[in-house]
Amino acid sequence: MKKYILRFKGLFFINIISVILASLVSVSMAFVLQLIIDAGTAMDMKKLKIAAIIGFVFILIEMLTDFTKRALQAKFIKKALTSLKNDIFHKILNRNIKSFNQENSANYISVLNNDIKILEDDYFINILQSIYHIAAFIASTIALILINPILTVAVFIVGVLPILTPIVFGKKVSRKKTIYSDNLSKFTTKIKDMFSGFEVIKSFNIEKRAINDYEKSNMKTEHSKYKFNLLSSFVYSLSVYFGGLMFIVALSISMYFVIKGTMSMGLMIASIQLMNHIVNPLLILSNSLTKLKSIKGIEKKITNILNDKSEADTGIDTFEFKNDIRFDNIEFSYDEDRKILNGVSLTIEKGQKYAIVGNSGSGKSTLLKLLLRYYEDYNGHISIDGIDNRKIKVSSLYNLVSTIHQDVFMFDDTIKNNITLYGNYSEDEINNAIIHAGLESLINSLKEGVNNFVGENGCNLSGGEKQRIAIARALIKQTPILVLDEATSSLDNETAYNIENSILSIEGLTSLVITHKLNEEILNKYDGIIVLKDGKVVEVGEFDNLLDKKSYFYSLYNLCGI
Ligand SMILES: Nc1ncnc2c1ncn2[C@@H]1O[C@H](COP(=O)(O)OP(=O)(O)OP(=O)(O)O)[C@@H](O)[C@H]1O
Repeated sequence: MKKYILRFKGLFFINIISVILASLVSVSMAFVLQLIIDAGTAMDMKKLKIAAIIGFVFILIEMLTDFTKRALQAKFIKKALTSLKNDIFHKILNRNIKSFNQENSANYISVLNNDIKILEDDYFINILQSIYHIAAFIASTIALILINPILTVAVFIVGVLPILTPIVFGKKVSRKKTIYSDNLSKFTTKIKDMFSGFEVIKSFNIEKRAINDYEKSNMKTEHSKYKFNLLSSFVYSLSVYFGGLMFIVALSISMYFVIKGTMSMGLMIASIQLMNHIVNPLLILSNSLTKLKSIKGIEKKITNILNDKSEADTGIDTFEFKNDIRFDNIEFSYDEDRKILNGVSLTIEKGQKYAIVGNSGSGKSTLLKLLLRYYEDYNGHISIDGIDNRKIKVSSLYNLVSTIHQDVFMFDDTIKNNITLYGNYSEDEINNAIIHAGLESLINSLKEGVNNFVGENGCNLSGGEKQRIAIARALIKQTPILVLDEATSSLDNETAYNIENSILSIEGLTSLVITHKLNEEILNKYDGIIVLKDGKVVEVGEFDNLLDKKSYFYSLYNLCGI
């Protein structure tokens, strides 16, 4: 986290100056009190007037320095947190799909909301406040030494105790805070899941179960917070006790000097005030130290995200697809127990259209995911024009390959922005994509046309309409390779037929289309049909040839054919 202080070191330095200034002004008030009380006890009206004016000016200065301190602190916090949150978000977004999916997305949300708030309070603000109290402590100590060294020594002998408290309890408090942060993260995950699955909860009448789950998680989170607060409170109370002890000792000693006649009443009040500036900082600093120790777990969590180096997008940059894609003896497992792809070898020629068919779970989507580098830990090679796809920059790869999934994500924006994804495309390009994706009649029927809002994750659209927007989104990129993973599954046969037909007619486009709809007319138009069975390519060929073979495809077609 120090990095974010150093990144704005100029502003941080000004903050330190203003904090120290505010602190010194606050400490100096002790002497203003001394002036007023001494003028009062001496029954000196003239001195009292002067002291009162000085007091008035001091209060004004105190207000101004305090405001400056707060304003500068707010500015520093704004800059440091914006920068930190941006860095975290960039790192998360730079993750590859596999590593992103290893973490529940709600955990990222929790880091960006909950943990950042804890860091703001317990790290950034805490550090500035600590500097304020350290300055007050030092200035008051020097002043108290000058007033009465014996009193100062006594204050310090008892003063060691509140400092020792956080050292003794620091680790325990940190552990409790990490548990709380983890539970908060799980709680956020739970809420996100429930709201995302709202329709499922409703339609399956599982509200009771959902409420039960929520309440359990809520209880666990609040309980861990309670335990953390309980321990923190105990540590704080212990510090307060030691602070009080210090105060009584110092008050008794200074009163002793007043009785002895070596200290004026005003000086005694000033000493008490200075003691406040020694006792309070010690209490607060001990608490601050506890807080600083307690954020170690959260700091580690955030540092892990920030230090994630595996995601740097390096490799071959500009790339033009000229010849073919080759899958060479691909073996892959998601986990060690089960091989999903088992020796897949294929050649995809540029400009040709391929349908990928096979039983459910045979590895069709997985094969395409490997081409798209969702996963890189496979055996064998996938090469594009002879270059291993793992050596190509991911961003360059996605400039080469567009993909359309069965589950489409829609941004809560207009149809147009969901198609262009905020890229700059001409009206013609947008219209072309709309026509090829079969969206024309939908858009014509909407009052706002392409500027119609789709709602949260496309809730204003049907599944098929969302799929067509996703198809337009992929087509507009005009990449040389197009990959469709059951992209027309939500469409009626006629629309699906028209869209597939339209894609098949795009000249020069290399397409790989996973399909369950075994329609003779469409399948006949593919240059090749790749048949997968249990992680192996069992047949490759044109529709008629495969039927003639009367082998696996033949039985699949007779089972699922339309
Ligand atoms: N992220 C994952 N982690 C673990 N196993 C997975 C994961 N994704 C898929 N699988 C498993 O891998 C196997 C192949 O899945 P894949 O999605 O590639 O099949 P598919 O042929 O596309 O199936 P379908 O036609 O039903 O979509 C399945 O048994 C599936 O359960």
